[in-house]
Amino acid sequence: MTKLSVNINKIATLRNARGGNIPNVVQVALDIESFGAQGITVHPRPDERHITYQDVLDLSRVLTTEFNIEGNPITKFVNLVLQVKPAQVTLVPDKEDAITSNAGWDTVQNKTYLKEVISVFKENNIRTSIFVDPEPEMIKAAVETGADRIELYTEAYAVSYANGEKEGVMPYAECAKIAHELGLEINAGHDLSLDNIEYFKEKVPHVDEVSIGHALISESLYIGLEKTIQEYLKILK
Ligand SMILES: CC(=O)[C@@H](O)[C@H](O)COP(=O)(O)O
Ligand SMILES: NCC(=O)COP(=O)(O)O
Repeated sequence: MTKLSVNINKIATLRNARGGNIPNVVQVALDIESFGAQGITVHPRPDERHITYQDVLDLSRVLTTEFNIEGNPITKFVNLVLQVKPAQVTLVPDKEDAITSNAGWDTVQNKTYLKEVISVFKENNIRTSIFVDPEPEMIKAAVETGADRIELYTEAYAVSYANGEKEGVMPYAECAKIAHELGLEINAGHDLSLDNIEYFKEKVPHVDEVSIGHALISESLYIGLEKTIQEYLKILK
């Protein structure tokens, strides 16, 4: 079985658009847990444009499933993670001004740095995962950083699948096999969706967890929109 961790960044984006507390990020996370998701993912960015550092603290007090905090390990982020002690931290090499995550780590170039950061989290019993492109060289060097897991960055797969190029899944299948043989556990995420996840699950072995946000929240609007409009019409008739 592959666990589903729901990324709730987009819930915070919607909340922040009005400055109030609708939707209530903490309540939505609790509801997502009660609907069966096995984890909650957040990716607080330095400008706090969606999930705020305060959200992370508030969520950590009430969540009962696996809490996964993603981000670039700048000092502020490392301190937050050490304060919260989530089940998992996922290290992502984001630029401050990135619209979204757009690359995995170069684990060869950053091996020493990653090793140092990861050791701090490991001393605090926090599972570590590093975000990587599906390249065998990056997976092999990831082992040497001491990370428990890799998160395969799936945007390229999502794009190729949408273009009808199903062979785009092959590097992921190959890297998952290599990672598994080397003793790494495997996560995957970015632009996974109801359209593309079934084929990914069929072809890529040993995936422990997927984290999904953007598509899942967009799809839930469509799946819930008809019922919501009917509720309004019932009241307004
Ligand atoms: C690492 C990853 O792929 C996701 O966390 C993604 O970066 C979501 O972040 P945004 O919601 O800011 O796009
Ligand atoms: N780690 C990936 C994640 O949390 C969600 O990415 P996306 O589904 O919002 O693209």
